[in-house]
Amino acid sequence: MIELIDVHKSFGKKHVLKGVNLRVEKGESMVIIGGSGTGKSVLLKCILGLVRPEKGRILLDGQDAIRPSDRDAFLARFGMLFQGGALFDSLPVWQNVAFRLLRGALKRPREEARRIAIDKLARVGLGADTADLYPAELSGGMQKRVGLARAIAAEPEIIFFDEPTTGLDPILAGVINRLIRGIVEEMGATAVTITHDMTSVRAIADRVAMLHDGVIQWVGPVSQLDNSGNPYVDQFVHGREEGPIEALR
Ligand SMILES: Nc1ncnc2c1ncn2[C@@H]1O[C@H](COP(=O)(O)OP(=O)(O)OP(=O)(O)O)[C@@H](O)[C@H]1O
Repeated sequence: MIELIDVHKSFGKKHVLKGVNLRVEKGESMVIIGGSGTGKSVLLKCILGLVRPEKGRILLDGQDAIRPSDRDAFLARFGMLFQGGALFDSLPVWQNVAFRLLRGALKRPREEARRIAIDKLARVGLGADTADLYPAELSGGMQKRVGLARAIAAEPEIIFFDEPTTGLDPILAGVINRLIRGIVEEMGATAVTITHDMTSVRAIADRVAMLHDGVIQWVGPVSQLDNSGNPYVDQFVHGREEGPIEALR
């Protein structure tokens, strides 16, 4: 279980997170929505310890996540699909997938790491023949699949998906959404996804949290998204210009 209690983060004069409270239960898929620049990525970075909040507490299974006693062991519990894939151009596909299995706390023998990589590539619909290609030789959709295979390679307990469908056509976005949902269910992993894509929200989420003006304005099951009774959620879900969220014109 991930718990954020009154989390504050500023950059200079800009107060981005102004007291975030959020609980993500073990095994659930939480999707965080909110406009551009509202601090969704900052929130994920706070949980991972890449950004340190000035105030508040973040607990992972009751343990302090802001200052974990063993940072390597702490990070080994997470998998992450970065926005844009973020693959290493100089490494073949299998070494990208097995990146964390080739070094650090999760290191495995090279042959085993390669075998796991090929196995995970198959799970995301890529054949063993892609293992020795380089990222530049793959289409955007294939790169996204490789990123997904990398996120699950070490069978993490918690997976973060940062805008998983950005830049993909709607059909491919649907494929990636279904893969994410299927994999998360199969692994029993806790998932936290950031997205603007409402189709993605409906495909991936058990629950949805809306971040706006530095706080979580609403949390609820995805089935209540269209009848949330919350003006922020309502405006966002329907993409209206009028409402409490100021649109930049
Ligand atoms: N390291 C940093 N230094 C200074 N400002 C930062 C830093 N990281 C984030 N910010 C600022 O914090 C705000 C929130 O950024 P963040 O990337 O979390 O937004 P977001 O909700 O993920 O947006 P998007 O959906 O567009 O990716 C932005 O105004 C950004 O400029």
